[in-house]
Amino acid sequence: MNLFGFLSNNIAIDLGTANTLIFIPNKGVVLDEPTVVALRTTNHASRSTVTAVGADAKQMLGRTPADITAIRPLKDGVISDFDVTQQMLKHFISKVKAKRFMAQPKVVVCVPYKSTMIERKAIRAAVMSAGASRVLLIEEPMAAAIGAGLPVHEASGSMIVDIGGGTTEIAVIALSGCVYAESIRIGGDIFDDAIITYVRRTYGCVIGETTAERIKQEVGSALDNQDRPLEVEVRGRSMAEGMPTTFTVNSTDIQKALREPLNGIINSIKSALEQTPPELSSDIAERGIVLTGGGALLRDLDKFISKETGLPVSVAEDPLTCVSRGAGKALEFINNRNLNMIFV
Ligand SMILES: Nc1ncnc2c1ncn2[C@@H]1O[C@H](COP(=O)(O)OP(=O)(O)OP(=O)(O)O)[C@@H](O)[C@H]1O
Repeated sequence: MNLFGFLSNNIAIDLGTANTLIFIPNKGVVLDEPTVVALRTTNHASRSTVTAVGADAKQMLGRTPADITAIRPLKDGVISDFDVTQQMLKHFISKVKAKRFMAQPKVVVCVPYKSTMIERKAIRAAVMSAGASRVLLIEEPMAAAIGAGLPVHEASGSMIVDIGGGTTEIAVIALSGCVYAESIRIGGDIFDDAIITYVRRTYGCVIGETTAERIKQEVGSALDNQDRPLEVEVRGRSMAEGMPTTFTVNSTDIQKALREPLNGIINSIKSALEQTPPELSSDIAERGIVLTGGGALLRDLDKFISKETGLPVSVAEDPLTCVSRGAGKALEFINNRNLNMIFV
């Protein structure tokens, strides 16, 4: 234990589509906020100013008056609005620094496996301008695997499936590198969209993103549990009358709604297994697949993937913080020439 941990000048950031987490060695996750920013448009031309960030801004999604817009500046794991992301990061980093004695920190940031050089440059620039002294990037599946406690530096193969808000990253890791990795644009957001569409078609009601996410978390399931279906009461707008209405949604319907995006994830896992070198395949068959990311919390997802692949599947401990904890652990490797090849 580093006695001077409270003076640590290194931080790790998991800049996710849905949530941004900051991890400090010996402190753990010190910030966990939705990746949402609320902007107020001023009368002067098209200038807008940030009015709320994180949890305060998320509460405003779908509820803002005309002059305020709550936006999510990352789409599919990559920055879609650079200026807003930069302001959000500045806000989060200063919030963390204000509570501690910290100068300009060294920062490890997670990037999606498939992000382009331009996108990586944009993330690096956003973090530098937010007050970092040095920025190192680590690919999300690698951070997830480290966070899940997998032996990433060993010769044996491990398979990680990180299901986030915007993307699912599937990777086979061995000897500090990704032997195979794929990132698909299916994640929790697509699950929510599928629920919105299903509820509109089946119940004739319009619901918003926040309600869809609540339905997914409360009664969503990857397997149909007809013996003990779950129900949740939600509010929406009836399409026939155009009036607010309250209705009950059940888990059997939500499982049907999620079938298509879940099949997309299964197909990508199967394709990863097909393309994995045989020696590593046998390691994976023995050790199984490890799930991380908030999507891993979907009820029975591990059982569903196990049923479809015939392999053992487990959910990592605290899957929502796995990537940030892994990136935090990676801070220990910065000055180790044998281990710092995990940075990209
Ligand atoms: N209990 C739950 N059941 C199902 N989904 C959940 C649950 N809890 C959280 N989620 C979903 O997890 C997603 C967020 O996960 P996470 O924070 O790992 O994503 P992210 O890192 O922000 O995204 P990305 O990796 O794509 O950039 C959201 O879509 C959220 O709705």
